[in-house]
Amino acid sequence: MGKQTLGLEQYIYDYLQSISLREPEILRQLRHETDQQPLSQMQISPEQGQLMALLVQLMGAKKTLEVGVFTGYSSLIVALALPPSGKVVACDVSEEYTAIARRYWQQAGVADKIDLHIAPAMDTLDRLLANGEAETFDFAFIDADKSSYDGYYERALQLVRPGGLIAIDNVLWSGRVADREVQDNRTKTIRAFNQKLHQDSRITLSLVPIADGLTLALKLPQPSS
Ligand SMILES: C[S@@+](CC[C@H](N)C(=O)[O-])C[C@H]1O[C@@H](n2cnc3c(N)ncnc32)[C@H](O)[C@@H]1O
Repeated sequence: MGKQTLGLEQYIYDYLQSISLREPEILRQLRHETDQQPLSQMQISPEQGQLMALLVQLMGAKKTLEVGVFTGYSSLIVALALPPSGKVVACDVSEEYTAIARRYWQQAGVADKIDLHIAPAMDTLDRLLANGEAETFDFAFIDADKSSYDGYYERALQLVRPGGLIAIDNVLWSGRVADREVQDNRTKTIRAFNQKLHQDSRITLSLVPIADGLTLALKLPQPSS
């Protein structure tokens, strides 16, 4: 897993950033502070964040879900793209990482838009479903433990409305999914997950080769039974 878009030569990547990135100063500061963390490569790339913000704006999203907050880059960029009444329901297990996120949300003036749930995300998603929040979300971003991707996806698919979008991170897994020699469990899990989505008639999809690979899955209206 790396932060910058896979497979692009450095000079092209630098050009892409110099000619298209409009990263607000607060996000640039967060990126630099996160660089001091041992697991800083978990953070999404800024060009991926900008794409997600554009999608959220394009959809006129008001209510979004995030699975995997870390130091808060993706939740902050999405919250900034939402209207004042917008909400991000954010899930993580780490008080330590999300303390950094909370500080930046405050500084950016979007803390009121973000409901952070510190608990295993599967429990939080099940609770949202039990609370009658199915089909109330416009957008969901999945970026946490890979072994649970399928469970997060199935729940997100119930939580987003028809026409809602689910974005799933790291689906190219540094290219390991495409290398048949690589047979570790996490790679096999992501490979099987990608295969499942390719055949899933409940969505239309695009695997966008940005950063570490971002699948966009648009929920289709379900045929009435
Ligand atoms: C790749 S990072 C998320 C990066 C983040 N989206 C960003 O923009 O910087 C993954 C996060 O998932 C969290 N996580 C891992 N297992 C989890 C679980 N079972 N439930 C909720 N969060 C989990 C980790 O604590 C970590 O902060």
